[in-house]
Amino acid sequence: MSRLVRYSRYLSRFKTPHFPRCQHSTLPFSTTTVDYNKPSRLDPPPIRVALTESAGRGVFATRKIGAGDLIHTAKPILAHPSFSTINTVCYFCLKKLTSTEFHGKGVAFCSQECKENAKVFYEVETNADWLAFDDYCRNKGLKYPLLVKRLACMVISGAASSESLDILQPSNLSHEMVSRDEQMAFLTKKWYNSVLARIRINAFRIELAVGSYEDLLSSASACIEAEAAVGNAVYMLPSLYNHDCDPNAHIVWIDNADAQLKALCDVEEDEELRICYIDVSMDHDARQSFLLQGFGFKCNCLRCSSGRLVKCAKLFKRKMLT
Ligand SMILES: C[S@@+](CC[C@H](N)C(=O)[O-])C[C@H]1O[C@@H](n2cnc3c(N)ncnc32)[C@H](O)[C@@H]1O
Repeated sequence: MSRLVRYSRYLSRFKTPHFPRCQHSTLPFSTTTVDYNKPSRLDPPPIRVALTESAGRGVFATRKIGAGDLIHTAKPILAHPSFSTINTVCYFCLKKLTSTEFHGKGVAFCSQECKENAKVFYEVETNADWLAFDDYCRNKGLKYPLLVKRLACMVISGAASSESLDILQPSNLSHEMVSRDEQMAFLTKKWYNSVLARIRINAFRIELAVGSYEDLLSSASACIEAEAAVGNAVYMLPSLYNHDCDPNAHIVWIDNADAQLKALCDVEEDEELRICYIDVSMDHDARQSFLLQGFGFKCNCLRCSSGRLVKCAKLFKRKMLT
């Protein structure tokens, strides 16, 4: 329990959450009541954060959770569109744009509310010339420096503390794992590298759920172009979930960068909730190599040691993992 207390203290470090005027939740996550699919502000989510035996902190169920239930939702601390979607999604929440866009300088917002909320970084951002920085990232295919840039603008505007991400596990990747292209210094090199290292192991690649026939076609072509993601984001609570190649929980995005954590199967009280950090359909060797290179750990989950896929087997067969 003391870990939970520490966790809530960490949360209070946030001067302003990234989504200051959102309809719900002043914290970067919201909660569920007995009706799991109707989040309420009153009850905490049915989870606790505690130390695991071998994977640092982890998230545990505080009661039984049924297959398919919403565990909690989470708002991003930071989110940024991919370069390929920068003109088609909201520059703040990453929602797909319709005809009613609210324009900024070269980017668009899905609503007046998002345009207002974006002031925490956008005014600072538009005061500087980022052309060379953006071109560099675009040409090198770098995505995480864009999140660092967004945080830097929020820090400069006073909307976030420079220590905002300190609660997240720092990267224990070896020096060679961080590409030289990512080692750009702006502000101080030390701060940049420390934020980048945290973002690297804690950022999520956002793929919105397919909502229409048109979405289906564009996601089909995006698969071929290997760019199905609308952007990347960092969250607080979801970043504390450890990995399993046969996960009992998953993270989904419906309209925008707001995340939903859902159970993939029935979960018992006190069972650790784990998500899969990588494409669950990869074979053993590919999974091991991705996890070691990208996240710095050797996976010894049941699926890796025994080859058995139990918890998400049904969904895996039906390819219904999102
Ligand atoms: C996103 S963080 C997860 C939360 C982290 N355990 C913490 O204390 O903040 C990812 C890191 O957790 C650890 N981790 C996650 N899943 C693991 C697993 N199955 N086995 C060992 N370490 C794991 C690795 O160090 C990984 O880089």
